[in-house]
Amino acid sequence: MTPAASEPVPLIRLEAVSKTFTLPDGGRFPAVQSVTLDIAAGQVLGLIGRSGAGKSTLLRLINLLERPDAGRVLVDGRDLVTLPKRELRATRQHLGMIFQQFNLLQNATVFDNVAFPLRLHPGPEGKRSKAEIDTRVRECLALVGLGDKLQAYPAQLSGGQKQRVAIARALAPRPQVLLCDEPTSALDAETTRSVLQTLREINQKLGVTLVIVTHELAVVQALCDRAAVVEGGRVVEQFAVADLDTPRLSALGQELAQEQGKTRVLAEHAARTAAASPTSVNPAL
Ligand SMILES: Nc1ncnc2c1ncn2[C@@H]1O[C@H](COP(=O)(O)OP(=O)(O)OP(=O)(O)O)[C@@H](O)[C@H]1O
Repeated sequence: MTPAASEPVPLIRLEAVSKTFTLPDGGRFPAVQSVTLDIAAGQVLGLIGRSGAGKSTLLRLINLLERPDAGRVLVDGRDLVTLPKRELRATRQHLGMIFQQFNLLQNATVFDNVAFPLRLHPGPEGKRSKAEIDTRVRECLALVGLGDKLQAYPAQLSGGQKQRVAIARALAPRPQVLLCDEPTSALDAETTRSVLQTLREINQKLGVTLVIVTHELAVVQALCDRAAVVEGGRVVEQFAVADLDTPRLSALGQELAQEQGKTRVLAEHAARTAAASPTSVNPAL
């Protein structure tokens, strides 16, 4: 279908992308099968599905960490699959990524971890100066609340702090998109909440588009505008997370709706309780 003239061009468009892995025994496994997916600028999209559904592979197709066997990967209208290597490297700068296990350089300080992509790749105006890198690293670490950890090593940090360093590193080259592969799966509930809060701020204040692979429905509830349900390498359903009126088709979509319903009831109950006993409100607030 051709988009209507008024429809904005999505920042990312996957067009009939497929990826099949060759297994050690010579067998072939179709991990992603002809997926078409649009992601608008500024959106927070959750890719949800059971283990092995193909979520991570789909995410890695967006920045061509996995090359598709078929289909097109359009970012800002340009097909990454056909870009020459140099231009692909430059375009990848717009697509930051964070991982479940943080993937920090263990022998480098927090400062050097965040400086790494800035030293490796030139900016839009060519090679970056030392002062420019210094300023940007400090800016990014302040943004994630780690302005006082410049000289620490990853081993000296908590899991949540490590993920914040990874977020700062991903943001350093000023990406338009942050691809997040199970960003909170290795973190406890409290730390998860604060990392999600940071990701929300990055989306709202900096306008960075987020694509998040997660199996945690609470993460989708807390952060995502839209969700795409992945099953057997296909996107079987997409919906606006806030829309609880349109019936969900997939089992996971329905499970999420149930969770959202419970959360809504609890929030309404809390609001009623607070209204009924106004004295319980902290007068300092
Ligand atoms: N490099 C690879 N070689 C062979 N098979 C692979 C490779 N990468 C992924 N797979 C297989 O493709 C399928 C989809 O993997 P993927 O990691 O995308 O799923 P997922 O939905 O992210 O699952 P999980 O939440 O468990 O990570 C899995 O069965 C996985 O074993």
